[in-house]
Amino acid sequence: MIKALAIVPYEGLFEMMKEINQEVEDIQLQIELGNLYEGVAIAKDAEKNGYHVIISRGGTASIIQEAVSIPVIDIQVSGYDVLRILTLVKGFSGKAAIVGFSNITQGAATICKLLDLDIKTLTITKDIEVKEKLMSFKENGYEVIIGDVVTVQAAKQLGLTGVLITSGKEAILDALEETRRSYRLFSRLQQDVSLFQSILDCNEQAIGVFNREEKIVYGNERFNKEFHWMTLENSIDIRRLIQETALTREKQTKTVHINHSFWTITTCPKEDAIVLYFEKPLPNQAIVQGGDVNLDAIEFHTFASYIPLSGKSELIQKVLKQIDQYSKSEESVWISGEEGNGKELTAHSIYLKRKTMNEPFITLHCDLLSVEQLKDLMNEDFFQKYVNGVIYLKNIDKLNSYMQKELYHIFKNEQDKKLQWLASSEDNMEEKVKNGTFHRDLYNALSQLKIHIPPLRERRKDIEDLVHVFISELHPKYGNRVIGIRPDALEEITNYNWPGNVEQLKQVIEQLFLQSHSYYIEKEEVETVFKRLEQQEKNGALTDIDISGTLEEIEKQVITKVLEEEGLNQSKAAKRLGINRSTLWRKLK
Ligand SMILES: Nc1ncnc2c1ncn2[C@@H]1O[C@H](COP(=O)(O)OP(=O)(O)OP(=O)(O)O)[C@@H](O)[C@H]1O
Repeated sequence: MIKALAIVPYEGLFEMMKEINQEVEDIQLQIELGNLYEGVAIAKDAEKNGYHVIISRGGTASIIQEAVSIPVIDIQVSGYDVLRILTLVKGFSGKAAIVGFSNITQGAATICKLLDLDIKTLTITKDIEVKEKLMSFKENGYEVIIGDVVTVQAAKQLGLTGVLITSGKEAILDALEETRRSYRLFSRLQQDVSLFQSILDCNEQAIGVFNREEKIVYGNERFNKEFHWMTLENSIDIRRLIQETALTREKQTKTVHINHSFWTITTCPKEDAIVLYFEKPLPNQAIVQGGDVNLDAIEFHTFASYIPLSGKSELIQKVLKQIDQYSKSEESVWISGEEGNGKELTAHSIYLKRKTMNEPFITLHCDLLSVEQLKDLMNEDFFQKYVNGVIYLKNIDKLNSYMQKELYHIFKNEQDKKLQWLASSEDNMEEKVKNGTFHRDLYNALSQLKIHIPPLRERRKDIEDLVHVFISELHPKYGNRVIGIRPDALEEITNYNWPGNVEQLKQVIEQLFLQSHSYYIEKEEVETVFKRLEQQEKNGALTDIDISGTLEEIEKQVITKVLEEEGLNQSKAAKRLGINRSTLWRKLK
């Protein structure tokens, strides 16, 4: 049975509807008297109380339509209604005018012409125009004003005769017919919506939709359960992800630590919104990060982004031996060395030898980790949860003394458990411990075993292997046009100082790969890149940017400069610019 509420603006209509209601069987019709905003309040209540349809008239129907999401049927002014009123007004002696919205005046003007009636018609577009228009009619000697409720009320206030265009039985029957049609359509749509709603609610993923104004416009059951507290103000990572998706119009996937657990989030750009799918990674599962730079302090790793350590120098062979040897034990290993020389790769190699891929390798970026994040991890028993895994404390020397102390407590409490610890730092740890800037017990605890990786300039024999490994790694990414390097070009590369170590070598090879014009990287190409690097070292800062070009060109210049400043290290440049590495690369193309 259709449950409908009629909100009618005048008594006569109320009575007529009551009368018609007695003949209607398929609609459970409730009738209320209410004009304009009183009508809106009644309609809102009705929606809450499960009414399917609202029936109203004129201006009241229009504003109700804005306020509710169930169908609102307008009792249209019919030709019969206008004819009825004009016939009546013919008997009046004073000058008459019809004032109203076009739904009334258009038909009325035609009828006046057909019947040769001397009645003026005036169309208004807003309620507030009524009073002013009526005043000018009054000044021009008009005495009778025909219109809807608002017009008639205003006319009466000005001392004019107001004649209301009332609705006849035909208009009401039409409205009831329209009610049946809308109900059928609406309930079919509602069935579809509730089917989709229940499918979304059954989904294990939490699904949230954000609009252009970054407000949540939809959340499925899981989303509302887990993230009812979420706004983009309190979730910086999510905001960044949404903004990046909106900017690139491309899907993004990222693992983020929210509210005490990890979630893998996939974003999907839609016309006016961004859909977010939140998934809990399975316990102990390695998570694919897509190889992009991760701006978060806590990161799960994937084997896919790692390659074996290459190099034939005795120094790197010693490192490889240590990795083999240390992998047989479960003790913590402290890996030291300059930036970009393979500390993380070494840590990962140990993990791969000690563990299976089902146990997590978790990196805590100590230079990014905040005191709050560390506290959060402790509160949620993070370290107990991942006892089967390996925790890699990257750049541990960057922790402040408070956090060093906290970490030592965690380490002590975890000692009997299975959790394994690896740490990396620059070379000067003994000195830091001696002068008191690093926690001695923490250092001793984590450096049961030690690996030192010498800088690349001390093991130049490795460079040839590394260059070829990097070229081959670039084939799947950019195609296989470049197949090697000329001996004189390799010599140039081998003699370079490499302050940014292997990471810098890798970035330079990528640049050369992309810039190369032949199958082999030529000496001149290497020289050009080195000249640029030297220039930057001398300048030490950004040179002027030419702002005469388009925004895209300026953006490209800025990215190139930052990239140069970071020794062509794309990860660092992307991190500084707050974008991910693939976006950076796309923007440079
Ligand atoms: N011996 C090696 N063989 C192959 N690739 C290497 C080797 N050493 C380093 N790399 C590569 O160089 C890059 C930098 O290495 P890694 O991130 O392990 O250095 P890191 O010392 O941890 O750097 P940072 O301290 O700056 O974070 C990585 O892409 C890594 O794969």
